[in-house]
Amino acid sequence: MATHNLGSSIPVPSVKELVSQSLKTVPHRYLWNLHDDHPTAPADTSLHVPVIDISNLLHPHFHQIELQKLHHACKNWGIFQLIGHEVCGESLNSMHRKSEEFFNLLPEEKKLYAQKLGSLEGYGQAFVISEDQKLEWCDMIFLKALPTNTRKLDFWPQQQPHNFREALDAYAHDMRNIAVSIIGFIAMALGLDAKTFSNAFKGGSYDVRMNCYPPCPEPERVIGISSHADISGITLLTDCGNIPGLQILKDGQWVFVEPITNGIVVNIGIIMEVVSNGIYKAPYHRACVNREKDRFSLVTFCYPDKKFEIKPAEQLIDSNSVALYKSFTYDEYMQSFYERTKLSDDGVPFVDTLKI
Ligand SMILES: O=C(O)CCC(=O)C(=O)O
Ligand SMILES: [Fe+2]
Repeated sequence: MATHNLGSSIPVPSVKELVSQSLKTVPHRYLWNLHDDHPTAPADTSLHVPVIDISNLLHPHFHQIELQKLHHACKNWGIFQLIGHEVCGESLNSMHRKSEEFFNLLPEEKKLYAQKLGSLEGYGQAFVISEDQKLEWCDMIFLKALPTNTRKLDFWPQQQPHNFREALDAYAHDMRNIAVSIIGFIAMALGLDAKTFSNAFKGGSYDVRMNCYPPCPEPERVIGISSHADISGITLLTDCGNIPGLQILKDGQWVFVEPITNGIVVNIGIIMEVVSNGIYKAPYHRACVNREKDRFSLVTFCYPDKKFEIKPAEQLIDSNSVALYKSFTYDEYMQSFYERTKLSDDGVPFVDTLKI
């Protein structure tokens, strides 16, 4: 089975359309039982997502100390905010504007790009597999952006928003450059040669998910995206506007990732967890919504190329450290993930099924 046909979702109403009906209360399918969940860290918490300055990593004088910081960030958090990068604010803002303009189009204009049966790509919701499943307070459009031959342009908005395709093309290339560079530093932080994974990520896939979280009359009872770990190699997230929403599970508490202007949130995905033999872990995270404003985020899932074997890096395995994860081809890995999304939740995290 080809991996691109594995994901599929049952169509459900657009949350933005629901909100436009001036709801006072939330329909029951969106109400989650969040009481037995982990607490959210108090506003004055001392827990702050680490910030890594890539210009220090590139600087001969500061390289070593920043690399240590990167190692600790990946080991203790699995997430960090990247600053000092060369993607200019204008380029980020341009894609942010286009995604916002897309979600603000009329429903019938957005529906031109709706997901089709058997494909996750397009406008809609991810992984709705049953009619009684709880729903997330989020509309999204998911597009494969790189390599260019994987694009399904039918799902790419064309006339409206004007220049959407150009902006996404530029954005995806920017994200690939950042990913290749950061993956080199992650290899070094693991004590490996900087080039260990570079080629795999240069030729890898870059899938972009644009999320729109409309305001909600009862934000504490719904969830924008429920708790999950990303299956990517790494994920790059840019927040449009300064609206907090992303939370990361750290030491049993949900900690808000505070938006930094032009910062890029980087998180370790399950592929890098496997490759690092669990030295770095893919963190659980979720998105919360608020009462007042739409929140938009742009998420780029960065994958190695299809020839890359997903297994603990050989250089990390010796008589003192045995491999903790099995070995998979790219297709086996994707297939086993998508097969699980079709089943009802058995409580076993996907990553645990990869362990020896
Ligand atoms: O929008 C966010 O803050 C989180 C999005 C996310 O985790 C995802 O799309 O996988
Ligand atoms: Fe995620």
